[in-house]
Amino acid sequence: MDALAIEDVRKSFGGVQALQGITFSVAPQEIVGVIGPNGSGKSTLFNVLTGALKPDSGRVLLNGKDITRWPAYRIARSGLGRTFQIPALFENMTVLENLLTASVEHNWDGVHERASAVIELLELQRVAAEPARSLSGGQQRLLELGRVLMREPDLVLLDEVAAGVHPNLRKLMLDVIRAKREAGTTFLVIEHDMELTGEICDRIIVMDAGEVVAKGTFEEISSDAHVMEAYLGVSVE
Ligand SMILES: Nc1ncnc2c1ncn2[C@@H]1O[C@H](COP(=O)(O)OP(=O)(O)OP(=O)(O)O)[C@@H](O)[C@H]1O
Repeated sequence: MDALAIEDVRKSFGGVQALQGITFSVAPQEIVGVIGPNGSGKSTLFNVLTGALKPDSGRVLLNGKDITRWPAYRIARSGLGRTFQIPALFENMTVLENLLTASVEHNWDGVHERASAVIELLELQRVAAEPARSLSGGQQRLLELGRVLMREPDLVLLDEVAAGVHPNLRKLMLDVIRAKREAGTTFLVIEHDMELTGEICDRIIVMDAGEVVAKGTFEEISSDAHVMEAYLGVSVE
């Protein structure tokens, strides 16, 4: 059974057709990248998957369950987590408190042990008692990922999670994503950084103007001159 199946999902904003019939699926423990130019519909797709937006038509299945019209909190409780382009942290709370509060409405059993494990995994021990606002941009992104991991989701949506992150932290972040995948988590990743996409994604979905215009491995996508030039503005030799 697919971890995620998206079936002919459509969403318009007035005259703008942000999603024009998106169909693809993600297998358990896959890492799938979603790339495409600004305005191609990536964020709208994520918002439909999390329940922040209702699609006009089409279906979304999470582990085989139709979650299409469920409220966002119910979808989150069913095992879908996401990070945001701009980390959504409690800036005046400590790193530890940010992790603990992520478990509100989830599961308080063993919450301190889980927080300790996440702090260790993300190498945030030295700043655990510091307010989130004092962290570097990269550490804030790690903490945002940590808040998602506290809820032990089956499927994680990552929105440009490594943008502007220092290379050392970026490597740590990719290692954590790979380790979580090995442990059973599935990832859908919006990414502008093609290098990162190539490093961690098993498959890539290319979107343009609300449609899926190509699918394949990084090698297949990056050898498709039409995709690279027309949709990513990258000139292929
Ligand atoms: N709430 C909204 N109201 C009206 N139009 C919207 C709304 N949200 C998105 N759109 C439009 O839908 C289209 C898709 O936008 P979306 O933000 O999903 O693209 P994107 O691929 O995530 O872009 P970016 O890479 O810049 O984040 C765009 O034309 C955008 O202007």
